[in-house]
Amino acid sequence: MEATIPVPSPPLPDAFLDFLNENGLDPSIYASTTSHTTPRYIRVKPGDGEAHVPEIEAEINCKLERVDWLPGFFSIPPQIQIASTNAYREGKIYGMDAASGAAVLALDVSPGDHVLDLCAAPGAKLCMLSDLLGSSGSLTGVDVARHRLASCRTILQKYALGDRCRLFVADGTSFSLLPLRAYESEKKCLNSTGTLLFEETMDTFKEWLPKRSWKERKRASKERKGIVSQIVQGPQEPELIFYGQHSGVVGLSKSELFRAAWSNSSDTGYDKVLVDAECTHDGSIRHIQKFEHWGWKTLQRRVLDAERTDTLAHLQATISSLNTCWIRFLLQLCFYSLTVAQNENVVEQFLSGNPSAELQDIDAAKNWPCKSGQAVMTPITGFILLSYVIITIVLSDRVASTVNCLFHHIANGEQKSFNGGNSTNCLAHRQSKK
Ligand SMILES: C[S@@+](CC[C@H](N)C(=O)[O-])C[C@H]1O[C@@H](n2cnc3c(N)ncnc32)[C@H](O)[C@@H]1O
Repeated sequence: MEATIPVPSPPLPDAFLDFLNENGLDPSIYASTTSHTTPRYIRVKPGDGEAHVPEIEAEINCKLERVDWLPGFFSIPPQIQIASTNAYREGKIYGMDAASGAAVLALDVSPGDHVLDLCAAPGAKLCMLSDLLGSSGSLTGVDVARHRLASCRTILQKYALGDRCRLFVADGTSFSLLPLRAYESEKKCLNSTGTLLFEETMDTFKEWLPKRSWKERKRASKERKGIVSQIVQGPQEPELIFYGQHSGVVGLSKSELFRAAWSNSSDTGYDKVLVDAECTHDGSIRHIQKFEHWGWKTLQRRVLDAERTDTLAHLQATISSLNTCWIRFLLQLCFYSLTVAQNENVVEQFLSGNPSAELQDIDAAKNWPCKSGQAVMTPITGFILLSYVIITIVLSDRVASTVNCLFHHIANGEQKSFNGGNSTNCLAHRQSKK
């Protein structure tokens, strides 16, 4: 690895120092050399992906360091770019932060689960979820931004991970379509070769055929950059922009697809829900350091502005408390913020809306290099059991990111939800106040 060159600390403005102080954050994390020394991470495609490690190492001319606590993840020096490598082009590796991987792992997805990713684009976590699901269960990705979800579709195609996946352009605060569990009984309608036996009518969804290859889509998406983003606003019918052959959509009529909405029965709901809503990005050292060039006034508007912080915290809270009756597990993430408003407060708001809840540790995190945050433990009060922990992942002796998690499950083991927050890119930490 190359020797690291110390960089001067950026002169943080007073308003930002006050903001850090209010949130119990250590300003020195932004002034360190971390952006020059903190490794990048890649995930190797499961299956025979690890067999390609020597060839990937030869191509990027450096050793991949295995992340012991996170299966399939490797660290590489920060200056290594993977986008031009054959391994990346051929879909053998993904660029993905270890902290993002940790959060997905915390969701504890098992084959057969029906998983909802409510802020899915551009789709790194969706891909990992799909890998974990394998060839059973289903995955529904939702995002309010059509152009970003289109990129997500491109990635699913590139890595051939869309078979059990549906993508909807929709507002996650009002999305109400259930997973197509009914599809499981459809297996009865398959003959031994897997061909559908029931007759398809003109009105049913046929196999989704891409009009363009993922490479053409990628090119088109690059050309689209700069074009006004296409964000849906308010409750309107979700727009299905992709579905896989085994996502349950093929053979359904439109009305059948959209009938599968709102139910009070947890039997018909999602097993796991990921909410990775937008946040202020104050948890990213690299991001904050960029404001030195962009101008600290921009930081005021994009990070410190109370109205914006409130709006984002409200969005996070709204999405994660969305009709929990059909959610079994909920994982709410706040990837790039370490603020109390976007982490503890969101969780506490969720808790106050679910009074029969308690907080507990996350099993998957026991072996992670992490620190506890400001978790608040409440006693078990009844039917629903909740767990919540804020942890800070420390990578390579530097504090790397935080994950805060809230589990919520009905004590009879049938219904669970899980809420977590995470700051990726190895960037910052909230000092433990324990
Ligand atoms: C942090 S990014 C998600 C990253 C993604 N989970 C991944 O792993 O690549 C946040 C996403 O939330 C989406 N978003 C913002 N408001 C939303 C809403 N009301 N409903 C659904 N998605 C929303 C944004 O368009 C953006 O793509």
